[in-house]
Amino acid sequence: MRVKICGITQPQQSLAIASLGATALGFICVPSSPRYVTIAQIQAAIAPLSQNIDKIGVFANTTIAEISQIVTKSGLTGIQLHGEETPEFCQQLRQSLPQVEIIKAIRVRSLEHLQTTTNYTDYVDTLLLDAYHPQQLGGTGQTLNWHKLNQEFSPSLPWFLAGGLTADNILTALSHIKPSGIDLSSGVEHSPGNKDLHKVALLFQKLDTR
Ligand SMILES: O=C(O)c1ccccc1NCC(=O)[C@H](O)[C@H](O)COP(=O)(O)O
Repeated sequence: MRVKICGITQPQQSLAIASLGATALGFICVPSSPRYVTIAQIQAAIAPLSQNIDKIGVFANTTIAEISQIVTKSGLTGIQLHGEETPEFCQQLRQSLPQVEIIKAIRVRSLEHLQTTTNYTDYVDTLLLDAYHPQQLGGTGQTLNWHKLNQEFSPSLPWFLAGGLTADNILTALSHIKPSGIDLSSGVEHSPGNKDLHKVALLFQKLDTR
């Protein structure tokens, strides 16, 4: 199972988190976020990582030109779209950056809203389900209803479960639902952008006991 730790801001924490077992690290490229990082910060965080770690830039409601510039300059291997990007936008992005993994995040307002994921199937590689919050785009710490999700969601693409996951609740979440990957941010940090390596280690200990 893929494990993505998102919202890394400190270069020295990226290698430590990868060494603990993360398969992907996420870097927030949304300027309004307290976890926002510049191209130079991403370059510094990525430099010590091995090639097999996925380096995902998180974007929201920006342009293809902006995404392309940041991805190319920083060395990111994947893009997570966390805003209101349409399937047509994803299709154009794929044409611009064909070698880069595209992950479309859906902030789930209601179970009916899950239907929209089918519109993206032909244009993205991976889906990510996150909890909806009216004021915040991501990193909210809010959880989804895993039991109901399991009953309603059976996508044809690989997908990440996100939203309020922690070392304390991860085994409960995975007892209800079997995503291809999990994505954590605020549940493994001291404060926005400052990851708590103890909580990250605890997460991997829990995952090892499955
Ligand atoms: O984390 C942010 O600050 C953020 C800002 C704007 C768009 C997306 C953002 N985060 C996206 C993520 O991938 C988080 O990992 C995801 O929302 C889960 O967060 P959490 O509930 O804190 O685990």
